[in-house]
Amino acid sequence: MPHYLYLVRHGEQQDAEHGLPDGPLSPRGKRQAQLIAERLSGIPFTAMYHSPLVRAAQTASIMAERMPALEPEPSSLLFDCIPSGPTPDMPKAFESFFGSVTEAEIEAGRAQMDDAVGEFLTPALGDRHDLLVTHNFVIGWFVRHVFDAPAWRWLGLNQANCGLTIIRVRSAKPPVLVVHNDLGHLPVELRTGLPELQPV
Ligand SMILES: O=C(O)[C@@H](CO)OP(=O)(O)O
Repeated sequence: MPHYLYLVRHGEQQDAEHGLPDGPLSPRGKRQAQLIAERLSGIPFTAMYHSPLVRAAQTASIMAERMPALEPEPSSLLFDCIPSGPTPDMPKAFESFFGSVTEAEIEAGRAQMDDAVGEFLTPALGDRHDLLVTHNFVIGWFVRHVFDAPAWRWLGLNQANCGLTIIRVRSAKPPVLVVHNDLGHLPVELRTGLPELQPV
C-alpha cells in the first residue's frame, strides 16, 4: 500500500531579510508556490495540511488553486518550531544557534515534533498521499527521523523555498527518503532560502 508524505517548505516570505517573524509571500514566493503545484498536479492526494503561519497558509492556498479537489487544512503540528535542544554529542559549531532559544521553546518544539511524527509518519492501512506545507526545521526533523539520526541532526539540514521532499512510510520497515529538496521545478532565480551557494 503506497503511503507517501510530500513535504514542501513555504514560498519566499516578503521582506524576510528584515527579520519579520511572519508575513505574506513575495512575488517570487507566489511563483514558487504555483510551480510546485504544477509539479504535483498529477498526484492523487488524500489530504493537504499546512502550518497556520501566513507564509505557509498562503503557499497552501496558491497550491490549492491548482488542486481543486483538495481543501487545505491548518495543523498546529506543522508550526515553525525548535525541534530539540543541545545535546552532549552535538558539534560545538551549533551551540551559538541556541543562544537566544529558551528551554520552554525547546520543550514545546520537542512535544510538537513527537506528535507530528506520530500523526504523519504512522503507517496507514490503505493508500495515502499527504501533502504537508511547513517550515525548514520541521522538514529537517522528519528527514532526521527517517534515518534515526541523532536528535541534533536537523541542524544544518536545509530545504529551499518550495523545494520538494518525499518520504515513503512503510509498515514493516523503516521509512524511505525518496527525494530530498528536489528543485527541478524551479528555475535558478527562484531557488531561494538555502544558506549555501548552489554550485550548479
Ligand atoms: O526561520 C527559518 O530559517 C526556518 C526554521 O524552520 O523557518 P522557515 O522555513 O519558516 O523560513
